[in-house]
Amino acid sequence: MTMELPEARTILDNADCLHPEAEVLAALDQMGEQMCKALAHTNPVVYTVLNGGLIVAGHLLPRLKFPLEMAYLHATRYRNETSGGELDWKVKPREDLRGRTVVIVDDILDEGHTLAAIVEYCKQQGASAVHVAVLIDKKHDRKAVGIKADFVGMEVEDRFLFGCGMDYQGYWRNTLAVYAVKGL
Ligand SMILES: O=P(O)(O)OC[C@H]1O[C@H](OP(=O)(O)OP(=O)(O)O)[C@H](O)[C@@H]1O
Ligand SMILES: Nc1nc2[nH]cnc2c(=O)[nH]1
Repeated sequence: MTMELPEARTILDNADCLHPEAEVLAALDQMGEQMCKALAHTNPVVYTVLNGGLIVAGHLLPRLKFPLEMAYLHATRYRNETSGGELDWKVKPREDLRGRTVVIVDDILDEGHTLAAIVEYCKQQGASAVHVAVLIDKKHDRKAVGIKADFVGMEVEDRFLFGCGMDYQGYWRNTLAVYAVKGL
């Protein structure tokens, strides 16, 4: 969905910046340290969840100072809306996960249906352990049953967010700072 340029600019200009770049980078540092301690000896395959996980993964993976394999999967359920629907699996993991430690990297755990389905799929494929790393865990009581992130950069209030991989109507994934849409 294409937006007129002035409208896209206005979205950003009017948004509330909840976490500026420096805070996001500090959160990524802290996640990286925790993940190095916990995962350095597990020889994991690390999945980026497209599209939203791309910016977080791009900054987080260089902080993981240990051997790992990189891969991607694509699952989406928001489709330019501000509330989620059915999960659409566009690309499932294609690697052999039997006996592997898997790490899933995404931008946000909101209601958790996306990550719950991804974790379940990886377990069904024979992964021996599945860890979830998200920059943002949104604070509310609407989480899917049984989903919890193992590594979290920051907890953020219950508003519709964009930036750092998250989009508003397809735009502004390409900031490091995290914003909330005005009025949402
Ligand atoms: O916890 P949930 O409520 O399930 O929402 C979290 C998911 O929503 C976003 O993806 P989205 O469906 O917007 O697709 P995108 O990554 O292509 O933007 C985000 O990247 C997470 O994967
Ligand atoms: N852009 C965006 N995507 C999401 N997916 C789940 N929650 C959110 C959110 O707050 N913003």
